Formats: sequence, C-alpha cells, structure tokens
Amino acid sequence: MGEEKSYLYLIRVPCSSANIGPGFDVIGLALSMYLELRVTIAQPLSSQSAALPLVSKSLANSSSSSLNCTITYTGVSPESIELDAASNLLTRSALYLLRCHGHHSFPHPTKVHIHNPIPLGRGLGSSGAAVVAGILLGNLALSSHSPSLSLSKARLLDYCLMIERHPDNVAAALYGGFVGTYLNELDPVDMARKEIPLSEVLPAPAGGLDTGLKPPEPPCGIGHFRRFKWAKEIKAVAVIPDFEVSTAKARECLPTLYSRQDMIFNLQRLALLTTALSDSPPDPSLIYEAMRDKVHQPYRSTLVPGLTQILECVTPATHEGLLGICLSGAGPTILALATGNFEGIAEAVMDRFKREGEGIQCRWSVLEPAEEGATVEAVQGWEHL
Ligand SMILES: Nc1ncnc2c1ncn2[C@@H]1O[C@H](COP(=O)(O)OP(=O)(O)O)[C@@H](O)[C@H]1O
Ligand SMILES: N[C@@H](CCOP(=O)(O)O)C(=O)O
Repeated sequence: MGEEKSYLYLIRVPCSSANIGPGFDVIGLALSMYLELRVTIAQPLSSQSAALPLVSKSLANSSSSSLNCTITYTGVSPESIELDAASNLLTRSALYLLRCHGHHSFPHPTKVHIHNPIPLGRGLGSSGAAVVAGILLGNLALSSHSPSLSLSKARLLDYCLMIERHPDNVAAALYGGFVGTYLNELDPVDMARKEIPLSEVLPAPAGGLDTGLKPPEPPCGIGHFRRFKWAKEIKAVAVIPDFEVSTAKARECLPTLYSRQDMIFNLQRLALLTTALSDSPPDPSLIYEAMRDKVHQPYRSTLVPGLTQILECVTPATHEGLLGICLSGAGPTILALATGNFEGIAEAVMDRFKREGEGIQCRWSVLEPAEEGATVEAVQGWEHL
C-alpha cells in the first residue's frame, strides 16, 4: 500500500475591533490575538505520483467522513465549538467556497487543528476571524483539488462578505491594520445574489441540504476597503467581561431609522477620527470626542450593564494616558485606546463593571494593531498522513 502525500499549512487570522465608536459597520482594527489553523491537506494531484493509491483512514463520524475533514480544537470555550465539519462555522465557510467551484468535500483526507484564543461573543471579531480562516482553508482545499485554481485576496473578501455581511471585521482580519470599508451598490441581479438567505450559503449541516447544485457565487467587488495610518504610540486595552453578547442579538436592538441630528453627530466625528488616530503625538481631547457615538452604543447599553457610566466616567481628564474609549464591536468588551497607564485604565473600567454592572468580572489585555492581517504559510514540504 502506498501513502498519500500531504502538505502542512499554518493559517493565522487576527481578531478585530469594529466601529471604534462612531464608525458603525464602517471601520475596523485588526489586533494582535490570533486564531490559528494547522491544516494537513493532500498535495495538489498534479504533483502526486500517479501510481500512489489513496489510503483510507477511519474518521470521527459519518458526516465528517463524507466531507473528508476531521477537526480538533484547543482554545476558549471548547464546549461551544462544533467538531463536526458539517456544522463548524469555519469548515462550512470553506465548503461554501468549494461548492461554488463544484467540489462537495475536502480533499481526502484533510485534518484541521484549530487553536483559538479569541473569546466568543465578546465583540473581538471571533466569528469574522473564523469566516476569514474558513475561506482561506477553502482556498487551500480548492488548490489541492484543482492545482491551477487559487483565488486572489480581493475575491476572497467577496466570499467572506457572503457570510459575514458587515465588512468591518472581515476586511480588518483579512487585510490587517486599521481599515475603512463600504459595500458597493451592485446592479439588481448581483444585489439579489448577494442577499440570498445565509442558510443557502451555509446550509446547516453542510452537506445536509446539498443537492449537488452549485450555490450562487458571490458577485465581484461586493465591498471596498482602504487602510488608514495608525500612530505607533497608540495601543488598545481590551477589557473583556465574563459574559457573551451575540452580535445578532446586539444588532436586533438597534433602530431601523435615525434622526438627522444623530447621523450628523456620528459622521462629523468619524471624519476626524480616522486622521486623529494617525497623528503623532496623538491628541487625547480630539480622539476622546471623535470616538463618541449615537448610533449603536446607547442602544446596546441595555445588553452591557455599566456601559454608559464607563464611557462617561473614564476619560483622558481622569485617566492619564487614555485617548478614547468605546464598545468593541457589538460588545461587551470595552476598547480603550491609550499611550500608557494601561493597568490603571483597565482597573478603572473593571471597577465600573463591578459597581455598575452587578459584579461583572473581567480580564484585560494590551493589544497592538496586527498590521499583516491573515497569513497562510506552508510550514514544511510534505508529510505522510
Ligand atoms: N473558531 C471558531 N470556530 C467555530 N465557530 C466559531 C469560532 N469563533 C466563533 N465562532 C462562532 O461565532 C459565534 C460568535 O460570533 P458573534 O456572536 O458574531 O461574536 P463575536 O464575533 O463578537 O465573537 C460563536 O458563538 C461561534 O458560534
Ligand atoms: N459593525 C458590527 C460589528 C460586530 O462586531 P463583533 O466583533 O461584535 O462581531 C456591529 O456593531 O454589529
């Protein structure tokens, strides 16, 4: 019996903090906490010896075995992560890309080890990172199935946006750094394609609804992004409470219409914020004011006890080193941008959570912008599966 040859890849995707106050669904910052995937995948068929037969290995269960992919996981909240490739968000994202290209499973056999330190449902873009990692995995699997096929980063963003439909987290996670994004106005046919129900993009379980038909491919150029400069002295203090807020739920509590006054309030601040965060040295009074928001944070305070008090009471005037403070993404994490006194600022936020938020406990870390974004690296030539 011969042995199948395989390649080992490392996929790394940073977490991200979306909105940064007034930039709801617009701006995102990739930060230095990484979702990592170690992927063992069959080498492209063109470079395998034709005489090598495939070796069959026993797989974890029937649905993942028909998809040819086994998953192992280390990291946060293991009890919440599906290890079945038909149900896991990451492998379902990969399968969407594969199904668009006529493949209904991974190359046989594919092994994915996920290591995930990004806390789930805390507003640090865990789902955005999982979608980006899944689409990069799908692209690797596609190249293994069809060696001449590999999609560009711009095209991969289209695939990500079919799954996570606000662009701020996925653009930051894919491209890295501090980014501004918008969704293009597509023609009506492409618009309809982009808005197909998520259940058709990611059937659950993947394979369960698989009729053998291709799902709609993403239109080209769904979203656009630009990177902004970031002043090197600015770091991000993430204060992470010990409870989850699902992004879907935190979007449901927002109004569908806003007053002109509130929209202008946010637009005026957003326009200045992107430049203010590139100024060296940074100006705390400008940044603090430019990070204020009236579009999402006030409504989300019902889900994050203590949020209003934290945003009002932890200021550059009371806390040296602080530049500005906001809800990270949909929350409940608080993101404080600062040049120093990180512990003092984190303690002040944690103290408010304890007092105003019925004893909420938190942990905190200092993160830096992740300039590189998502990376895929061939770790070694090949190994035997
Ligand atoms: N590494 C991962 N693997 C599989 N599913 C994940 C992973 N990371 C996140 N998810 C899914 O995304 C959900 C959290 O997404 P969401 O509510 O958007 O919060 P956030 O993106 O702010 O962490 C999790 O409950 C889980 O279902
Ligand atoms: N713009 C989105 C961002 C959600 O980010 P997440 O990290 O909480 O998933 C929103 O505010 O809903």
